[in-house]
Amino acid sequence: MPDSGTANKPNAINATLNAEGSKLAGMIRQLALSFLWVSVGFIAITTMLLWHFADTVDKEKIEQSIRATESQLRRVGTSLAVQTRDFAWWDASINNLINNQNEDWLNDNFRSYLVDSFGLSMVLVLDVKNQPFYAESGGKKAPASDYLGFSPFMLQPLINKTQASPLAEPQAYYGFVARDEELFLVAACAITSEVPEQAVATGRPRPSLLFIRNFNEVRSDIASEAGLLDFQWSKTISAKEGYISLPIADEQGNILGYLTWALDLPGRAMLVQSLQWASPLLLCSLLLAWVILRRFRATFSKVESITLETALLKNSQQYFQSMADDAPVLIWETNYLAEVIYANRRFKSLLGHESGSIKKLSLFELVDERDREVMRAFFENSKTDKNPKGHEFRVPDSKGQTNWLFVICAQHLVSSDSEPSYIFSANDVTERKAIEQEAWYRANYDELTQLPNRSLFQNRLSQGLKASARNKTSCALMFIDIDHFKNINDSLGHSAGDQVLQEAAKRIRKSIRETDTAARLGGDEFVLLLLAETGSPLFDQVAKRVLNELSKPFALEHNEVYLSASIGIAMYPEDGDSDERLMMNADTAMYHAKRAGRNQLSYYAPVMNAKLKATLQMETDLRKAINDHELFLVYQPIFNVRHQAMVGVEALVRWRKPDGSMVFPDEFIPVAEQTGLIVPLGDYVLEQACKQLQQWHKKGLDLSMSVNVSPAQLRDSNFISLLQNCLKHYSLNPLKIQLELTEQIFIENSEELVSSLDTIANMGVHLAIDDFGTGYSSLSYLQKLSVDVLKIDKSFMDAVLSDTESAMLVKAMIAMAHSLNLAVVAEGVESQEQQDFLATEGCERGQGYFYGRPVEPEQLAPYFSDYLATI
Ligand SMILES: Nc1nc2c(ncn2[C@@H]2O[C@H](COP(=O)(O)O[C@H]3[C@@H](O)[C@H](n4cnc5c(=O)[nH]c(N)nc54)O[C@@H]3COP(=O)(O)O)[C@@H](O)[C@H]2O)c(=O)[nH]1
Repeated sequence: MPDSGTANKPNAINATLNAEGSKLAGMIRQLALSFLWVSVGFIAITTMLLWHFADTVDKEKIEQSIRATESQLRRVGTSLAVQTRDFAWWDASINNLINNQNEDWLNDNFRSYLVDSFGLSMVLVLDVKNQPFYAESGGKKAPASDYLGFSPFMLQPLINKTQASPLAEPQAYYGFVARDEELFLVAACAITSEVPEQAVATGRPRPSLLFIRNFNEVRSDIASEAGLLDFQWSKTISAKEGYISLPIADEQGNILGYLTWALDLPGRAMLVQSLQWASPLLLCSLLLAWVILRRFRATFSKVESITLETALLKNSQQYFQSMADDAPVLIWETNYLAEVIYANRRFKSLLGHESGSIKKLSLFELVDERDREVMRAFFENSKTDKNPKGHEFRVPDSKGQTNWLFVICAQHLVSSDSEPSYIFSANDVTERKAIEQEAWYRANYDELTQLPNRSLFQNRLSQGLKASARNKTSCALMFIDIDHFKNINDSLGHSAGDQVLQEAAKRIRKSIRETDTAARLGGDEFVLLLLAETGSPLFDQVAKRVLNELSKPFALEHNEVYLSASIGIAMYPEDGDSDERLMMNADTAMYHAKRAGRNQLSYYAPVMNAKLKATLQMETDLRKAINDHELFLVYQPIFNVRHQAMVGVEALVRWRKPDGSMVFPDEFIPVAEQTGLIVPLGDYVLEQACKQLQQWHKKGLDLSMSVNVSPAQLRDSNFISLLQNCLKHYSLNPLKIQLELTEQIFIENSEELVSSLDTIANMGVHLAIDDFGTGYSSLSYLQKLSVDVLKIDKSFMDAVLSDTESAMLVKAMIAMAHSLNLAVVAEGVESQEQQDFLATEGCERGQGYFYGRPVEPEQLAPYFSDYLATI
């Protein structure tokens, strides 16, 4: 039922309901009255029919009885008339009565004879003038003068009728006459001769013979023959119930009185009987109608109240249904089997079930496959937990779009003996979830590469370590650092660097299994977490696969770049049983791989930590050394092979610590390159070398100066201007400066690099490829770039005399350089034989201990005296 707040709303509905209720009440009342009227009508009609039937039957019986009585009257009358005629149309009667009253004959044939034989009460004979002539009463002769007490006027009609009958054949007539209180049957016949001639001869009028019978004499006979009861003569109509009164009139039509008799009337009896039966029936019907009416009224009241309740319930249902439909939440109900039995409009519209039926839809099929088990647990928990907590589920719509719903569930128990149902309500939290997921994604994924970031990786690492500890398996943490990635950024710009990182991320991701984790920690640092059985070759295979993938060319928008990576691997549990320790050790191993020459993988070993520590220390010390001018240059002579004369020097940096100890370039140059310190260091070397060359030039020593230039320096945008400044500041001929570049720099093969080298070459500065033959194998860059000199690496010279192949290679390099118009400098020349070999092969210059070690400027004095002597 709606509460007071909601009850106000459906006033119009209530009015409709009342009208509906009144209408229904009217219908029921009409029905009850109709029933009552039909019952009464039925009973009335039945009664009327019965009445009519009874009346008809009774009338028939009365008529039949009257007809029988009249028939008997006619019979008796006719019989009396026949008897009268017999005696009147008898010549003996004429002779013995009329002509001569023969007493004997009269005693024999009239008087007692007539009484005994015919039951006559009286005989009256009238002469032709209708005057009494002879009379008998009770079988004895009686005085005739007073017509035996009868009125002659009453008798006259009968006499007239018989006198009118034919003379040859007289007719007797009978009728009724009354005397005092008694009724008499009188038959009259004209006394006629049996001989027609005589009869005619006598002519008219004739005497009349009247036979008279007291009706009382024939009453019982008639009653018996006609079956009449209590058959009586009365002057008046019988007022008795059930008595018939038959009027008896004389010949003139005067009512003399009435014959009455009792008559059983079957119709009336039947009607009475029926009414006797019908009355209680009628009463019962009326009572029944009354009871039914009362019942109807009671039922109506109930129906009215049920109708009202039903209507209110329906109204309430509609109200709550519309409320549920309009609710801004999803509402649905399932039975205890988790089948959906109701869903509101929001549910249907959000999940796209408007057209299809939601009936029998399983709660578990409703949710995303990934959430089904959770939903099962949630549903089971809702059955027992009185205050179950809400939960978020992924619920796809009919188009497969995932919605996030925050679902709460409550048990709904209609009655104690019925199965409970379960009411669910849910808020659509898809947007919030999307924001959360977006935020979570941003917090846990790297925007550039879409790989997990450090935060998520650390989380996965913790879980991975726990899983490995639990399953007693191993896991490997791999640090991947792209070699010289900074160069890409510096030379090709950050956009190119981003492209490289994105492509590298794809390749790394491609190299591992779905279950492994690849993450980007920042910059060009990637990290992998692999889980496997202890001793599995997987770790090694994956690391090599990554190296291989990253060594393939990277096709950028305008360039093709070749890269390599260094990988450090730390294993759980051998190399650390905590996240931090493993991360640290993998990092250490990666640095080790870097220092070991890059493009390689390195498994962590405890000793690496010491080396790393030393490296870090060196970095700190080197930084300080640059600032404190602990670096200085030594110069190694470069000789013309054919003339055995010094033509130039190569500037080589040295580091003398404050304690006097020396640190050699092999140790600190890699550290300087890794840390970027090579740029200030190289700039210092260039500037110092130029300064020294100016001094020598001033002394008349027309030497050329070779300076090692690191790729990082070339990528540095200040390098060109620094070079120009040096040339200008120290008034140097650019042709006397030679910059030595390693092959490594050509791997990048970028437009910017080519452009820088062209600029340097256009300035007149010579470019030399240092350590030729040890690095990048493609020779196409020799043609592309403005290179002037090729320096054959010392490793070839070491075996040039002992190894035919090395000799062949050196010869080939010299020939190839010449074919490209490049001058050749052979490094590491330590003997006369090597010098001779080079001279034979046409190598222009040589450098090595055979000619002279790298020394400080003042130690070059002997060379200068030789040099000055030769020019
Ligand atoms: N970017 C810079 N790199 C520099 C600079 N100074 C030096 N270096 C590089 O350091 C590496 C080691 O140099 P260093 O210890 O000076 O060794 C040089 C020579 O001493 C050595 N050499 C020359 N002749 C011989 C020989 O006959 N035998 C022998 N065992 N060693 C010899 O070779 C090095 C010169 O090499 P290169 O530069 O390739 O000509 C070295 O790679 C230097 O390049 C610097 O200022 N900047």
